Amino acid sequence: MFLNRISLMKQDVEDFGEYPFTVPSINSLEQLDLSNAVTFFVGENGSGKSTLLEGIADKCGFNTAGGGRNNMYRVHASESVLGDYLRLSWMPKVTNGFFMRAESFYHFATHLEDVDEDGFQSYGGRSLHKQSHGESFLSLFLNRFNGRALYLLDEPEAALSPQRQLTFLRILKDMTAEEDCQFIIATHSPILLGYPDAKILSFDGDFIEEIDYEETDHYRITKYFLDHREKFLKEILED
Ligand SMILES: Nc1ncnc2c1ncn2[C@@H]1O[C@H](COP(=O)(O)OP(=O)(O)OP(=O)(O)O)[C@@H](O)[C@H]1O
Repeated sequence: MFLNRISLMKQDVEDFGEYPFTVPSINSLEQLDLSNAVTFFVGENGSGKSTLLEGIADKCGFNTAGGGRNNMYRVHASESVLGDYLRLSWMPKVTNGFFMRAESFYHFATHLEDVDEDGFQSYGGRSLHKQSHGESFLSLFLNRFNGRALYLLDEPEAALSPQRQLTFLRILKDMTAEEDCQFIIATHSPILLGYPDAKILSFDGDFIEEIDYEETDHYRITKYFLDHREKFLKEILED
């Protein structure tokens, strides 16, 4: 555990009527305590998960297009307005880490290819562009990243099959237990959310609040769908 508290410096906000403060979860944010090596952000589309994740990445000095402090390429870097208003509390402070969103992973892989000097040894000996999206994503984690770091991941499941999501759970376990890493992950995946000992923060209500796995819509809807597929489809597809 490194990052243990995220606070919004409300006194510095000039206009709560402008993005990102128009997003209810951000508007009501005061402080979030992180007590687990793995934290999930969960909530409906548009509930503010990426906004907060990008804000944290920005405040950490990571590239908001994807990457760490030393990956300052300029492709699709998005401006995070929120970062300026966040205070991050560390114990101890780490500067090592990485922000990754599945949709800009391709650009990140291109950047790594441009700066590669060791014949892709850091990524299992093969250019990330010669691996599939999911393979290259796991390759990065397995080969390149190591301990005492904070990883911020936006919907990593987009790259991963259900089987590979299970592999990713194992990587999470190893990296937190053996490598002393911390993860904050925005996800819609009921598989990833099932990781034990994670704190799940819901962005759906008036405030960001902790929620149990079984209370998430992702778990409930997926379970109901799988248990009652025909009835469910009838309900939503027939008038
Ligand atoms: N640059 C921006 N300017 C204005 N509004 C924005 C901007 N970026 C995002 N928004 C709005 O802020 C809200 C929160 O967006 P955000 O991307 O944080 O949601 P999310 O919870 O990550 O959603 P998803 O699950 O779909 O990725 C949305 O209503 C979105 O349209």
